[in-house]
Amino acid sequence: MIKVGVFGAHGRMGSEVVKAVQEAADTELVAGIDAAGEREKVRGADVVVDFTHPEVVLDNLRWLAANGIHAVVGTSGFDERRLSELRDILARHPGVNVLIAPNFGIAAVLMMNFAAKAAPYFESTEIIELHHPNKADAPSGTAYRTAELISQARADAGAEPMPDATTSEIDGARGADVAGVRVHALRIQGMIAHQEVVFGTHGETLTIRHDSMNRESFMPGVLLGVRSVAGLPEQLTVGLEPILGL
Ligand SMILES: NC(=O)C1=CN([C@@H]2O[C@H](COP(=O)(O)OP(=O)(O)OC[C@H]3O[C@@H](n4cnc5c(N)ncnc54)[C@H](OP(=O)(O)O)[C@@H]3O)[C@@H](O)[C@H]2O)C=CC1
Ligand SMILES: O=C(O)C1=N[C@H](C(=O)O)C[C@H](O)C1
Repeated sequence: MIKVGVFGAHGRMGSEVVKAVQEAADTELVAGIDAAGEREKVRGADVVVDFTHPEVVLDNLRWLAANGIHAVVGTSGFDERRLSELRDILARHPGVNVLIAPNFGIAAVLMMNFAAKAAPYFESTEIIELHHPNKADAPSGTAYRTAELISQARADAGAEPMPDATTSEIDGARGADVAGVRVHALRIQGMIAHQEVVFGTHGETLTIRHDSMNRESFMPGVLLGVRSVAGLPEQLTVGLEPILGL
């Protein structure tokens, strides 16, 4: 049995993780907590799953590393500065692994992978992400990661800058620039998590769309992470791709 703790246990995602861990045959819930002051309750866990808040997750990971507990992280907000800080933390605690997945949906991982594959074949690419209005961060971690993957794929292929004649703009009208890719964030009541990656070249466009219909859909990916994290070859892994063989 894998002993699992959950940080953010009463949140939208954490409550699904608690259920999934309790229902799976090979995992056992040690404790679920919702405040930093309660961390002692997960001592004894092999793995902690973190779905909390971008502002607290690094502090959580610092505590887990110091206590020799592997982490599976869904919390968003991991830009290069935070990843570098995390690498420094892990360097001081060999033997502790962290898996950060910007999106645990298997179809979402495929959407990002397909987008990176398509990117070199199109002059223009922009991302539209659509989420529920309770989301704290914008753009989403998924959109941020997709933009990075597209940017890398375009650079590897020696792509020219995207065409854009805009010289006059109301702030934000062209979205945020993430690694050279424009990202537009919508917050819509009734939605959960959705993304479109729109590609265009002369006479043709391609749109790749992913929709999360409920939060249960993230759980196969979370459990895969819980089962895999201790055996990962690197201390820090970003994305489910290597585990899925992508
Ligand atoms: N990677 C993925 O596939 C997915 C990632 N996410 C990401 O997960 C994160 C959480 O999303 P969501 O569940 O919607 O958010 P919620 O706000 O519903 O849940 C966050 C929970 O974390 C708790 N919390 C806050 N601080 C701490 C702390 N220091 N230690 C432990 N728990 C704490 C909160 O408690 P309280 O309310 O009392 O403050 C709350 O219960 C976001 O960053 C989101 O983007 C979401 C969906 C999928
Ligand atoms: O906050 C959410 O809901 C989600 N957050 C993640 C993100 O920022 O990409 C994953 C998914 O989009 C749902």
